Amino acid sequence: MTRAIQDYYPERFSHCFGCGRNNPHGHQLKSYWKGDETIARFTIAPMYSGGVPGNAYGGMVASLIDCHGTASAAAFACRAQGHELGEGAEPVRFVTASLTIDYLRPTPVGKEVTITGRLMSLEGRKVRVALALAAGGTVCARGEMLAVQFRE
Ligand SMILES: CCCCCCCC/C=C\CCCCCCCC(=O)SCCNC(=O)CCNC(=O)[C@H](O)C(C)(C)COP(=O)(O)OP(=O)(O)OC[C@H]1O[C@@H](n2cnc3c(N)ncnc32)[C@H](O)[C@@H]1OP(=O)(O)O
Repeated sequence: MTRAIQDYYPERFSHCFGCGRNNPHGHQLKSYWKGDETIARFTIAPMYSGGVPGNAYGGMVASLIDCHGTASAAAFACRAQGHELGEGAEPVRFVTASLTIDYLRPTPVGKEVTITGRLMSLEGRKVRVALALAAGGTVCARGEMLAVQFRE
């Protein structure tokens, strides 16, 4: 099976609540390449209810979009440098500088959603990513992220 983008994160960056493989309490989101775009699949548990039965709370939606966005930024930057994830180059590390979300319609719990990422622009340490979260083919939320390569 193909490794997820998050599986390439160094150990010290793998404790994120949203996507860290080493955080047993977190969501452990996994993002993958799909052609020139990225995709993640996730089923939101009913405990993340937004108060209306059957619908997720907005923070959960933002969390999934956030983590998929930073993973996408790392993958886009890596490919733009002419290599693929895991090809031995020093990993690029991105954090969210800005994230806007438009909540278009309610996001269901207990049903698989897909989160997709598309590269908008890449300029120095800055990567802009367009994101969408959909359920059953219907887009529930759109996001736009500015991810900045972290300086150690
Ligand atoms: C080959 C294998 C590859 C593997 C890859 C491994 C990758 C591992 C990656 C990741 C691991 C973790 C993954 C999970 C992450 C989940 C997401 C989060 O929750 S992240 C937590 C929430 N975010 C923060 O806490 C950030 C807090 N903010 C900061 O630390 C700084 O503000 C930072 C780093 C974002 C920028 O600070 P500066 O000092 O480094 O740089 P300055 O000069 O301020 O900004 C750089 C450029 O960005 C613009 N910029 C910064 N913030 C902006 C904003 N809010 N809006 C617009 N532009 C902004 C600036 O104007 C500047 O642009 P100009 O270079 O001048 O063109």
